[in-house]
Amino acid sequence: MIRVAIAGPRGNMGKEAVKMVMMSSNFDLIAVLDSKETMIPFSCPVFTDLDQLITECQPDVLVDLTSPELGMKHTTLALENKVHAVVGTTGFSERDLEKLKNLCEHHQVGCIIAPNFSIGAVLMMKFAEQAARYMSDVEIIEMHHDRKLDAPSGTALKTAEMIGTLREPHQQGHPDEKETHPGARGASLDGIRLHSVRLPGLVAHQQVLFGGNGQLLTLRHDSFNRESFMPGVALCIEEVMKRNTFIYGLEHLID
Ligand SMILES: NC(=O)C1=CN([C@@H]2O[C@H](COP(=O)(O)OP(=O)(O)OC[C@H]3O[C@@H](n4cnc5c(N)ncnc54)[C@H](OP(=O)(O)O)[C@@H]3O)[C@@H](O)[C@H]2O)C=CC1
Ligand SMILES: O=C(O)C1=N[C@H](C(=O)O)C[C@H](O)C1
Repeated sequence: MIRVAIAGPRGNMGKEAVKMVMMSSNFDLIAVLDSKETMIPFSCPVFTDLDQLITECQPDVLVDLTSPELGMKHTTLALENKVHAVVGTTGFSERDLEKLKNLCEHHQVGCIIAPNFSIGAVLMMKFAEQAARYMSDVEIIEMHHDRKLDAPSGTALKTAEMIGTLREPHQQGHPDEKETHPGARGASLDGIRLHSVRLPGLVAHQQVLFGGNGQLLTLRHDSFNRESFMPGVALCIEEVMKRNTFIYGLEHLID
């Protein structure tokens, strides 16, 4: 049994993760970390202090599903205490990722950062990476619920990074184009345009558009609920236990 602690148990993702871990015969939910001492609809110790949780409960793995600043704080503390970390929280900077990688190496402990836990989204990213070899003009439209804190999404950034490994950086659109309304052309990552839509009713959706002469290739993935992420969370908990390295992206765990 892997001893699992979850940070953010009342959140959209945290709720599903608690359910998944409690239902699993491989995992033992030993504690949760919350922002305040609230009533939770399941029997499990609730902590508001991660130091105390680690000392008293000694988890094997901390799963973080909170917010960018907290996720960084929790994951740093977990790794410093040699607790493996699975991080679904998005919004980390390149500097944050580098720092976590160094902590893994220094403390010889595993950490998996998964910008998207759903298999379909990971396949979309891998297909996009392949398509970029042949079609190098690409724009990403990500669409999420309006409670999301970070933009662009972790998935969109990871997709752009993966495409970037096979696409020469270049400016897209007209060389003289001007935004009469700032932001109209979205963010730019080496010329790849990223557009973030936030609307009530949405969960997590992304389109990757490749344009060529007389043609358009659209790769699209939709998560209609948070259950779609849970097989990925379970895989990461199992895999992180076998490692003492830093992994950024679920694509490194599937063939
Ligand atoms: N990798 C993936 O596949 C996915 C990643 N995500 C990411 O996961 C993160 C969480 O998303 P989501 O569940 O929608 O967000 P929510 O806002 O629904 O949940 C975040 C939870 O964290 C809690 N929290 C706040 N402070 C603390 C604290 N100090 N300790 C512990 N918990 C705390 C919040 O509590 P309170 O309400 O009291 O503030 C809230 O319940 C985001 O970064 C999101 O981008 C989301 C979906 C999939
Ligand atoms: O906040 C969300 O909801 C999601 N966040 C992740 C991201 O930023 O890509 C994963 C998924 O898109 C849902």
